[in-house]
Amino acid sequence: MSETPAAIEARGLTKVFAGPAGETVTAVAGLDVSVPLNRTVGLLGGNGAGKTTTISMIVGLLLPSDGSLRVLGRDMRHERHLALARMNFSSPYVDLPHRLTVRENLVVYAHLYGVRDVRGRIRTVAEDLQLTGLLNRPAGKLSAGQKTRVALAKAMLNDPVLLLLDEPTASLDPDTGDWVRGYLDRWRRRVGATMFLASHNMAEVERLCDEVLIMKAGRIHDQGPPADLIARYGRRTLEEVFLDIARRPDEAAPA
Ligand SMILES: Nc1ncnc2c1ncn2[C@@H]1O[C@H](COP(=O)(O)OP(=O)(O)OP(=O)(O)O)[C@@H](O)[C@H]1O
Repeated sequence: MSETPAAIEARGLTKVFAGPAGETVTAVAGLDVSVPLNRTVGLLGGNGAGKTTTISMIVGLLLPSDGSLRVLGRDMRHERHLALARMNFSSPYVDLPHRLTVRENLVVYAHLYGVRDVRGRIRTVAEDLQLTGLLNRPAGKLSAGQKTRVALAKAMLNDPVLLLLDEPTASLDPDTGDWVRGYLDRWRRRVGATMFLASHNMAEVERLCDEVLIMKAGRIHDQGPPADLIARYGRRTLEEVFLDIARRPDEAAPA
């Protein structure tokens, strides 16, 4: 084992939900995942594969039913607060309070995160994410692209070394999506952070990720750098690899 802890280390990570008719739904089934520091790792999988449940456990929103989970070297059962202080999460599916302005939202989160220089930090993240002109607008009156940038600004407030993203560019037009991807890539390289992102956008994953984990029915079906996966499956793009896996469900991954 290396001396430096991984950013995320999951062993046998499992989440079982109670279904609507009292049945059990195993959303995540014994996941073993290791995400090294200073890398971008993508989580792919069809609808219902278990991506959001996995990310929710890593960010401490859901308690695992079984298995162990260490984030930034901290055991998430006992030292969750120490890991959470150094990480953050952004998703277009998590709405900010609509009637508060962008600035008010960021002030609330900055206090929650214990940011020391709240005004200075908000000024910096607003400049980085081109939000300065929107700070006094109610969050509920923003476009999808503007909301995505505000959600990212919220996630940057505590200077995270680990950023988790659920569909970072969902519902954005190609130009705005491209800007967000460029921003994330530049930010990660500048500060040497780790990103872990779930996405349905294969071009995004190919562009951003050093390593890809492909989930199917709560398990890791295959993994590797995008170029290696493409070569191993004899395909031209990650999208073709994804379709290959999705359409031939019972076949094992090629060696
Ligand atoms: N709170 C819950 N209660 C019961 N079942 C749930 C709950 N949350 C998720 N599930 C089930 O767990 C499985 C995995 O869901 P999850 O949202 O993690 O998948 P996903 O890969 O993120 O899918 P998508 O790409 O559609 O967002 C699905 O079968 C889903 O119905």
